Amino acid sequence: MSKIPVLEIFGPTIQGEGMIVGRKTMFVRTAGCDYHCTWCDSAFTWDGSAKADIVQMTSDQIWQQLKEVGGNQFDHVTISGGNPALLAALDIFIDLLQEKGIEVALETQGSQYQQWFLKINDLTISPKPPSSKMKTNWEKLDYIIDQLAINGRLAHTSLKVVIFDREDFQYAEKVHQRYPEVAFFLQVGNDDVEEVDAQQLSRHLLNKYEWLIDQVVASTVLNRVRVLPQVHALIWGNKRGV
Ligand SMILES: C[S@@+](CC[C@H](N)C(=O)[O-])C[C@H]1O[C@@H](n2cnc3c(N)ncnc32)[C@H](O)[C@@H]1O
Ligand SMILES: Nc1nc2[nH]cc(C(=O)O)c2c(=O)[nH]1
Ligand code: SF4
Ligand SMILES: [Mg+2]
Repeated sequence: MSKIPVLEIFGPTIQGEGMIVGRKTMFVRTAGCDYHCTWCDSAFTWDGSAKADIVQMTSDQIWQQLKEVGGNQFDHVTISGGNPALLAALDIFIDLLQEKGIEVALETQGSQYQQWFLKINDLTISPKPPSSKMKTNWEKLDYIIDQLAINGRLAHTSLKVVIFDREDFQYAEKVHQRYPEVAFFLQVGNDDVEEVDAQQLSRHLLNKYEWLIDQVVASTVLNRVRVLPQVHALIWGNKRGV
């Protein structure tokens, strides 16, 4: 049976971002990413620094560990990474979770499609703005949104763009104009992923949140949108596993 490279299993905590912000959830973080965003807050999933911590696990083993860590205190699991959309093997893991009555969320950047996207309860696609130094493959993204639309999954889908500057903001406007039918979220970019003082970071990020709200308020393109900080970063700063 094909295995899944896992770096972290943690929770329960709250989903700190996007379409289901505040939802109590467990996290499974997979290793490996086809991108390398300049500001990635989870760079350890792809930069080699946590290579020794990667565990190749079967779906059953991941489920066992979720139960060990989370007990009966959860009914929702978020799969993030790295880019979990690189892993065809997640298909059976998602089935297993849903058979157990668990709802499943997925975080991915929209660079890769998987048929099993159609089963995800809360699918977040987060295309990367210019500040990341990554280049959006628009044809790929069109294809993904198209598949989700054709299969009636848009109610379970959102787009989330992280914003660091005005250029990113203009990119966000372009994304929303291209896919107006998809729920759209703007997220405050954390430009200080090394800060160890959570209160210091929180104050800094709240100032950036205010700036982002001001930009959205002034926009004529971004009207049916939501603007959010990373709630977990406001509370716990750059701490891992929360
Ligand atoms: C670590 S990524 C993993 C999933 C997938 N690779 C992706 O980027 O969507 C999870 C989310 O965190 C966001 N993110 C990463 N670094 C960030 C930062 N420094 N500030 C704000 N959001 C960040 C990403 O844009 C993405 O929406
Ligand atoms: N609490 C919490 N919420 C999150 N939402 C997305 C996360 C991620 O790293 O994908 C994340 C995370 O790492 N922690
Ligand atoms: S796509 Fe996601 S995990 Fe990959 S480098 Fe960018 S933010 Fe990090
Ligand atoms: Mg994170």
